[in-house]
Amino acid sequence: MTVASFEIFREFYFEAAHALYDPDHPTGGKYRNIHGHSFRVRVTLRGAPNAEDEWVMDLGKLGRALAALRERLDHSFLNDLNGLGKPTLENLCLYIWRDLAATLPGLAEVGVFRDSCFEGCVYRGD
Ligand SMILES: Nc1nc2c(c(=O)[nH]1)N=C([C@H](O)[C@H](O)COP(=O)(O)OP(=O)(O)OP(=O)(O)O)CN2
Ligand SMILES: [Zn+2]
Repeated sequence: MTVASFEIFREFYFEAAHALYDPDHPTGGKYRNIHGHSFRVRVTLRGAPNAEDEWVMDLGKLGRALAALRERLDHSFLNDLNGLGKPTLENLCLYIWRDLAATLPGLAEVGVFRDSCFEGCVYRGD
């Protein structure tokens, strides 16, 4: 028998500042100065609904599981965030994935988007 698989997701926004220094550019490049972005994060879980609740996971529980992460990211200076490295969208995806993977079964995708810039990045695991 085939068990139906679903993807559920929850999103949150955060505001943060960063500076991206390009060591190969004589003055550090276009993004060297500290500037801010609004970020939208989407965390997706994949799985089958459990027999008891008939959902993959309570979306309320998922939201609560993301609260501490959002708190850490919101109004932060991303360059100072331990474990992030260079504060690119790519590294933000990795950082969020690694923060959540141990406690969120079925983690399938982390997306970080900058809607006002029409850009983003999606990561689907190591
Ligand atoms: N692959 C990535 N490329 C870039 C990233 C990134 O995280 N991953 N980040 C940046 C900077 O954060 C930049 O500040 C993004 O702002 P944006 O307005 O998109 O920069 P543009 O040079 O594209 O802006 P224009 O409006 O087109 O001048 C850059 N790249
Ligand atoms: Zn930027």
